[in-house]
Amino acid sequence: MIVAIDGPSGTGKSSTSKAVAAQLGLSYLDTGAQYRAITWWMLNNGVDVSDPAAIAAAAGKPSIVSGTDPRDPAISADGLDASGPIRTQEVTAAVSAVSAVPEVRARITELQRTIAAEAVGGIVVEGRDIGTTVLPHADLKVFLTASPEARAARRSGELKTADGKPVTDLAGTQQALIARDKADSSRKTSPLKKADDAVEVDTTELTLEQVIECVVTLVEKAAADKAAAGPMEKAAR
Ligand SMILES: Nc1ncnc2c1ncn2[C@@H]1O[C@H](COP(=O)(O)OP(=O)(O)O)[C@@H](O)[C@H]1O
Ligand SMILES: Nc1ccn([C@@H]2O[C@H](COP(=O)(O)OP(=O)(O)O)[C@@H](O)[C@H]2O)c(=O)n1
Repeated sequence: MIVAIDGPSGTGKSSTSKAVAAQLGLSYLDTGAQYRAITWWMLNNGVDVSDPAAIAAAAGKPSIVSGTDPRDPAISADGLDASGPIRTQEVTAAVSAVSAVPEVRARITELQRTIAAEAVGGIVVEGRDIGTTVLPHADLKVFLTASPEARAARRSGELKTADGKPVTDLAGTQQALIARDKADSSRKTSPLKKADDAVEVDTTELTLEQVIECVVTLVEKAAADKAAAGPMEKAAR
């Protein structure tokens, strides 16, 4: 069972995917964390992230390793734990430029396909282009959306300033989020886009628990459809 969950920032992809995977005993892959980890490595290794040629030249250098346990989704770059630093504003501000470079996408996409192929018990993979490009034959594709206001409110609830205080600049958070969505949706290679066969779920008025329940139901239905199709496919051969 391969489940692709895509959508813009703050729609609930990570929280929903982790919970659904944990509940159904599936593996989990956060592809945004991989793009964030390669961005973090570039910032730490003197790569000019405003120069696509410099990004392309460095794309193959770091070793990016992702854990697939939904209860402990580890991520490292060249053996260094990246799970904390990839969430900083510095990485968030640079990640769209790095992820738009085709050499970076080719490298990370290959990693993602390998991880999905190795997840024998099934996997939930979340990102921006999973249903359209990375795993176009996924058994279920979900595209999460929510209003910009709801997404900014959710995100700002998580953000902390350097001295540990909560970020109260809701308008600024919303502006940064819209700018990142625009960059992710307008890039040439594999932009953020709903796959034609994805189920769209607007989470604006839903609690996280309701979204999880909705996606679990969709996965169970896709699994039942797949099991029912299996014997028929065999009989037709
Ligand atoms: N339906 C929801 N209602 C309220 N808060 C939510 C909902 N879905 C997610 N959140 C919260 O919003 C924040 C962003 O969610 P996250 O799963 O990281 O989104 P994404 O991966 O799409 O960026 C988290 O703090 C999460 O707990
Ligand atoms: N499949 C993916 C996943 C993320 N990304 C990039 O990585 C960034 C960070 O993704 P994320 O999922 O961690 O972002 P949030 O939704 O958590 O804010 C996105 O803004 C995209 O630029 C991508 O290009 N393709």
